[in-house]
Amino acid sequence: KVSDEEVARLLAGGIPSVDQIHPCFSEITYIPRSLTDAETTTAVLSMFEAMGFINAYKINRNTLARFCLMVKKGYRDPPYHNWMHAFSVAHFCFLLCKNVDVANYLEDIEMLALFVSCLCHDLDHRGTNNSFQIESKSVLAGLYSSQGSVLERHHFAQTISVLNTEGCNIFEQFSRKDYQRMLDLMCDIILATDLAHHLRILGDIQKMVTEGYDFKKPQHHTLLLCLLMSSCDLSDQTKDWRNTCKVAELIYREFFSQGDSEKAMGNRPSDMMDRDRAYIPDLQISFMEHIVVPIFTVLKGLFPPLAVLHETISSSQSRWKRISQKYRDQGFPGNGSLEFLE
Ligand SMILES: COc1ccc(Cl)c(-c2nnc3c(C)nc4ccc(C(=O)NCC(C)C)cc4n23)c1
Ligand SMILES: [Mg+2]
Ligand SMILES: [Zn+2]
Repeated sequence: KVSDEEVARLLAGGIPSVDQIHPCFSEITYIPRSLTDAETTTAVLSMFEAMGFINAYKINRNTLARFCLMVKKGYRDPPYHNWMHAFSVAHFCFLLCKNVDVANYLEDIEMLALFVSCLCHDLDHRGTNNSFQIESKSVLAGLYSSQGSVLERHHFAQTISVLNTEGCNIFEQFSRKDYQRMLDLMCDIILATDLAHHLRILGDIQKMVTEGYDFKKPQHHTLLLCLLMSSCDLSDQTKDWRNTCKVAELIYREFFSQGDSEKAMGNRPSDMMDRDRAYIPDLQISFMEHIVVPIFTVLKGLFPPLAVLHETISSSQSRWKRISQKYRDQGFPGNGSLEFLE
């Protein structure tokens, strides 16, 4: 699936420094979606280099290039859950590594596991959610519904299958013990991207932050990795309003397409998936209140420098509230389109 020519072309120019990708690439406000698709693969290599992973873990450059190309090819092209989403999630992990002292909280191997998990966490996503897998009796539901987190188990399985592809195993030089540790970490982290899982452990995460993080407790490492993964997965919400709108448009295009499929199957979609019933501003207000704000509130508690992200999220939240009120008064364009978002 990845030719030697593609690998050679990717490595031809060498691995640029992240500042050559863009002077603001390492800043917390940088928007990774502003890169073109073609620039993203090189940018991934630059992030591996900038985080010191290539030297620290003796990662072969050819293997790394082939791995990155293989992961990129492993994504389909639904409106939201595509390669550009994975890339932007991995970029936020890079920002955390560069702007926050995570090295005092996590081992190096855990940071590497988090970054690689960000790249792979939605591999082969079909643009439909876990309940749709069950409803439609998909092959994935057949494989995993008894264990829950159907999509996330598939994303992890796809990650293993990339590593098992000839010339793609970036961890092949690891000791048996480190290799097993890496796979266990990636499994925990990728399964943690299921929002249902996040909601189950949020109380424990908040308790950990209130008590105070203890580096000596393995459970604290696991909870922190889950929190960081969730924050990376939702990092689009920490960027400017233009990006927030763009992402909302992609999400609801994907949701409404699932709702259309559910109607065609004779099933009634949930409101947020139904283009005839979804009221996007209120759905976003609710999502931010119940999911996004709690994550970045607890993150701010652990890492005060991230307080600026919490402010950005709060201003987006109040902007959705203003829009909700305005269009409730003036009558909202019912077709779920977002051209109203000034
Ligand atoms: C972290 O894992 C995921 C997985 C899938 C998605 Cl789409 C997202 C995600 N990323 N950005 C968004 C935005 C802007 N709005 C969303 C509105 C609703 C939901 C949703 O799944 N609601 C049901 C649930 C709470 C039981 C997810 C939304 N979302 C995150
Ligand atoms: Mg996912
Ligand atoms: Zn994701």
